[in-house]
Amino acid sequence: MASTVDLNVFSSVPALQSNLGVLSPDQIELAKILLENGQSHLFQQWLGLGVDDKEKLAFFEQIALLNSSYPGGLASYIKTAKELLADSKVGKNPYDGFSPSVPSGENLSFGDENFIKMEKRGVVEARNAAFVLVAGGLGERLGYNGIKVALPRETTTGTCFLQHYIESILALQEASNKLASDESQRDIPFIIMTSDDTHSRTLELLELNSYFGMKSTQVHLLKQEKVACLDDNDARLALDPKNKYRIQTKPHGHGDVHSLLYSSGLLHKWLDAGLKWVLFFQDTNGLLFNAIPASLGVSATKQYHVNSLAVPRKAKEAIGGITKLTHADGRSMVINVEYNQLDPLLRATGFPDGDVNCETGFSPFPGNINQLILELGSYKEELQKTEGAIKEFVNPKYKDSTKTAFKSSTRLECMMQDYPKTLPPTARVGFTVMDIWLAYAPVKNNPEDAAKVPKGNPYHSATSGEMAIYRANSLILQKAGVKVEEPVKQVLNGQEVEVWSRITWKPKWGMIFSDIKKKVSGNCEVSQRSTMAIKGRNVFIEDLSLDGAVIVDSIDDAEVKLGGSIKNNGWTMETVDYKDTSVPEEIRIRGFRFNKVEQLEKKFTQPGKFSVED
Ligand SMILES: O=c1ccn([C@@H]2O[C@H](COP(=O)(O)OP(=O)(O)O[C@H]3OC[C@@H](O)[C@H](O)[C@H]3O)[C@@H](O)[C@H]2O)c(=O)[nH]1
Ligand SMILES: [Mg+2]
Repeated sequence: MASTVDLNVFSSVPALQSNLGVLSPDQIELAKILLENGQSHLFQQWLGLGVDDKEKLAFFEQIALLNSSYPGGLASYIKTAKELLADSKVGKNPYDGFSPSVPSGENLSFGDENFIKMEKRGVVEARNAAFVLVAGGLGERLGYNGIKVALPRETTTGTCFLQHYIESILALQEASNKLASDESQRDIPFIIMTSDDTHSRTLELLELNSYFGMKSTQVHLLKQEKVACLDDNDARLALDPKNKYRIQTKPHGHGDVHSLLYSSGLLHKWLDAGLKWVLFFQDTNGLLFNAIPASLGVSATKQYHVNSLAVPRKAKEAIGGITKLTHADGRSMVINVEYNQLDPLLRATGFPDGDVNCETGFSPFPGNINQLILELGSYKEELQKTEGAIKEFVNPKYKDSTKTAFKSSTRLECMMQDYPKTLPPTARVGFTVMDIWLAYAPVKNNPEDAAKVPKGNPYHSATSGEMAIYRANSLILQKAGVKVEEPVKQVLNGQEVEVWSRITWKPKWGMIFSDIKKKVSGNCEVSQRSTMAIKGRNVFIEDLSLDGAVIVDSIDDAEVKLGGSIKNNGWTMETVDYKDTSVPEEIRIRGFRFNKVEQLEKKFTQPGKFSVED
């Protein structure tokens, strides 16, 4: 029980004092924390004992959650908020004293000797990795009503992002376990960070689909909590406009993943199990797993503590720039500078043109695709010091130049890629640059905004995201020796895109280039209007001439030769307007749908050797 002396703090807040009788000792402690941190306004409108008592208890339940889900609790949140709001008010540059330069890192080029070597090394390492998907965001820019991981990655097979991610991890797991020197079998852990906005729908998607073939014990959902909103520069917490017994909350950002992993106890378990790597990735990059094996190989070869995946970046593109920041006092770090900060930073440090392309036609700063590979041992050590807290920022929209009032409440935010900011100078922080066509095609923008993207910059839309899958698969097969016809240009939802043959395959068919090459032989050609979906593991493309649509599915014990001349009317593409609400949302945001006129579809459910020929 709180002592009488302690209770004196309440005498200046009669509305709270008169209600102490309904509160538990723990709740009284929380009330004290609030008062000590300048939050007495929260109780101003409280009614007397006996009125709304349930709501008052619910208020303290929320306070308890806000307090326990933030490293250092609410007191620490409010203290940091005051500091950051004061910095923001005087316009302090977060990079004060640092000058930016272009860092050097690993450059991989698809299909060459080094790339193939890195991919093979990556597969060996995969069983020592845990995968972490951050999927707590609502995707406000996309404006899609469902959860983003449920969107089809491509609509030829309709496979959603989450299914593709899981099947990719399982394919890596199997390939990696085969190479294990001690023949032990490991299940790669898969963590999904959710939020109140995405949690139940993510869980439902997994359960309805039997976890897409993964063991349910292999998958862990960690839900991030929102943080309290702030009303003014004194970091007074904002009350929910609809309920005076509730604090208004907003998302804290993907940086929460570190404190959640820390408090989950999983890092400990993973170290004990002999794991070495934690790979973080985002919700809608359908090309990501093309880049994973090689970049994991780079991490292992270079013994990087931190490896960020990057692609060449167009100036002003909404992806962060990987930058070397050198301080006047000699310190330096390689870190993501977020896309809204890069231009002001450059202008403030002697680059009057800001964020512009150089002679290569790209920004000199590699673009961060927010796929991070962290070395588990050093990661756990660091989190033990920080408890997973990540450097935060605040971005208030002020009412006027006095910067005293906000247009709407703000909150602290954090980003997972800011993790290296607290690392000692001895940490090995690197990055790996790959081709855009191979590694990055996120689905973030709604059709209207995508159509307004400056010419030459990527759209990051559902349209471009799907087209990128076909382009990447076509280019990979081209490099494996298949004559895939050149694409045609088409305008879909106001965006000019290259339409390549609609080629898709399951991850187990080919995760790395050397495996794919083994599955392709002879003289093969695929016309631009063709569709090819390979769903079986042991399907061998041999002397194939395809002009139409073919779908092959087979069990692992069936060896299938896909060859000969296949010609049919195939699947045509029909344009759809994104405003046409008679078409399902996940289709109309792409601007097209398939008319499945004719196809050759074969399924092999018995062991043996077969061939698909027309
Ligand atoms: O609170 C949050 C916010 C976001 N997220 C997740 O974090 C991921 C990234 O979110 P967004 O797509 O909004 O991120 P942004 O597009 O603003 O920028 C991000 O991706 C591109 C990179 O270049 C940027 O550096 C990176 O911050 C998504 O998977 C999203 O679901 C959370 O899990 N929780
Ligand atoms: Mg965002």
